[in-house]
Amino acid sequence: MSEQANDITLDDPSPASVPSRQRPAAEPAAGAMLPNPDACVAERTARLDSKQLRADFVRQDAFLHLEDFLAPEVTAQLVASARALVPQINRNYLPGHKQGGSVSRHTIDELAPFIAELYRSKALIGWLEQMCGEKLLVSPDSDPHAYALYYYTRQGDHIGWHYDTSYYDGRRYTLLLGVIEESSCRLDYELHTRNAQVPDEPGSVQTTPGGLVFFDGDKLRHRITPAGANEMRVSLTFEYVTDPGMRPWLRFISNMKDAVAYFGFRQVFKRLVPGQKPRS
Ligand SMILES: O=C(O)CCC(=O)C(=O)O
Ligand SMILES: [Fe+2]
Repeated sequence: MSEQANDITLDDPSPASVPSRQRPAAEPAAGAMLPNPDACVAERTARLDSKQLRADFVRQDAFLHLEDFLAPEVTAQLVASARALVPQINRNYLPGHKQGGSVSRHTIDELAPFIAELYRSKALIGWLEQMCGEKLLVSPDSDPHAYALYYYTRQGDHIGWHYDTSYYDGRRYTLLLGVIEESSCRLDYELHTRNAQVPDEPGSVQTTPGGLVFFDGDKLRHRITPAGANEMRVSLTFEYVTDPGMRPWLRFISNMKDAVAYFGFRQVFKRLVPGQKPRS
């Protein structure tokens, strides 16, 4: 399914200069320099007061928001990729709960490997481990949600109140990185909802380009408020787990949710059939 991109400027993914292998559509022409995501993250995190941020994360019951995290050159590459991937958007509409678009990790792997590289950055994972205080693993290859782009491009695009429930045997942490923010959308959240000893604490943030939100998916109740007319918001989600095991029936539920609410059946299920390589 493709997005009508009337009001969105698209980068020209012209493959003219590629002789043998198709150049990823969402990355610069051969010869142009891509930033090194791992080095950029290492440089940024070295400047942060990580001890204080770890204390904030704990006080907020496994939640942290930073308005400014990524190096500007990394954010710029994410913005270019997000715009170039607009034709790949899968749109979903779940009455009363969700309306918007998504691009899965499988499409990102083919067309924007820079994002996959950022997801696996040792500097990034190491810093997130410092924040949450436990060992983090990347999500399995079959998980279309391991890294994904969310698009809010039409009036009313939103996602209602929910948790990022872990279907894994361990915990599931969500990292949201702001990419494009030309909207009135807000990430509203409530802290401590699963802790009867502490009163709920509401909050609301705008996910500005290069900013981050990091949380334990089962602890943070959150939503994205509806986009207005002619607005655009794109965020990048990274999912890390503490134990990648998953019981088969939970895998089925997780796949159904991803197919219906996010990426479509082609992206989610064709990947699971050996020998089948879906179109992105
Ligand atoms: O768009 C976002 O930044 C987050 C969306 C979200 O919470 C979700 O898809 O689970
Ligand atoms: Fe969520």
